[in-house]
Amino acid sequence: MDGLAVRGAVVRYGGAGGTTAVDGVDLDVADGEILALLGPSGCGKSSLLRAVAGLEPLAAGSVTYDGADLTGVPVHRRGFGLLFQDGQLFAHRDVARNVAYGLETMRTPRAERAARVRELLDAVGLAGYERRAVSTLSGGERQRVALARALAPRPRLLLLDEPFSALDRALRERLAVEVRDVLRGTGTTAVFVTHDHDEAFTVADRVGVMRAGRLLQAAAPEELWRAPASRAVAEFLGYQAFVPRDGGWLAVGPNGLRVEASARPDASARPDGAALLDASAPPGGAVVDGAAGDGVWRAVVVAAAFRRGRVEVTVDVDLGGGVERLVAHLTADAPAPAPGDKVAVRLDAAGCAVVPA
Ligand SMILES: Nc1ncnc2c1ncn2[C@@H]1O[C@H](COP(=O)(O)OP(=O)(O)OP(=O)(O)O)[C@@H](O)[C@H]1O
Repeated sequence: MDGLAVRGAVVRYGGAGGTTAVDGVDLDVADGEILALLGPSGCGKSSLLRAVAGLEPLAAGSVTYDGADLTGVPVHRRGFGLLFQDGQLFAHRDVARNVAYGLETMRTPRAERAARVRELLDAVGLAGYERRAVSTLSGGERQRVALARALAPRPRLLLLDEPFSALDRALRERLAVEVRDVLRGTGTTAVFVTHDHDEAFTVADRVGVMRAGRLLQAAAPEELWRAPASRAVAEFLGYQAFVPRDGGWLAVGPNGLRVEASARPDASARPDGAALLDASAPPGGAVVDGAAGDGVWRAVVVAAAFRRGRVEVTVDVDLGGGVERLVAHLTADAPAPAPGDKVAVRLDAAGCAVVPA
């Protein structure tokens, strides 16, 4: 098989009785594919990446590339590029000579080297920076130079470990888009470690969700959202509630709950807003109609705010597992309901997913 194949990978620290950081992971990354490893702090993302790089030995399992076993192959002979949080540029080299470093060690002819450096500085948006001292660069510029340096020798796989985590949010978002474009434009196969959901979904063709040393699911972003393989994956993605259904769960996503804007027979409708339920109805709980999972529930408004072009309504509601505080949306151009209002909420199928038990 072309590309990276990890089978049954185990990484342990501290020998027997120590920490198992990676606990039997299988992972494939096809040629030209960008895979993000996403998971909470300490779940083993970096350890897995380091094992692929050859920086950490495997206690069990194997790493192969294009079918060739890499056990015992040292880091610098794997043909992989590495980019870490701190790109660690060479302070005594200018920008061009930093980018050229790998090409020098490969004894690439001077003219070819200069052309490749120009091409990469152009790709990372730093054309004309050749002679700048790295001490004069901003944090974002440094990481872009580090990316150009990692890409210069045309690695068959680029491994990135939280490459932007030291940068501020706005810059991180911009760089994530740039890096995606550079990786796609150069056809680079890459594994990208991050704990930032937005970053993972921006950069990657597929996202692998890790927890406690295990890879729970690896899938394209839209598939991950549409069909989380387990409740753990759905919770990690941000599904906010789980309604028991068919032995599994109906997971209610951030956009999965809607405040009814239309008048209902048992509601005293505001002319232009949320349908208010009879004020004497018990707070929370009690399905108004329909089967569990399809019905309309009574909910009590806790707060409402206008956000991103619509009204976000925080409600207390019992979808079947006790009263929970969830976020619902009021899609109509309507004034927000007030705290304490009793409203009807309905599941929005487009924002929900069926999750196996
Ligand atoms: N060199 C080490 N020696 C001992 N334990 C380690 C070492 N490196 C990592 N660990 C432990 O292994 C587990 C996984 O760590 P790892 O750094 O792979 O997780 P991570 O998902 O990358 O976390 P983060 O996002 O915080 O970097 C953690 O419990 C960590 O404490």
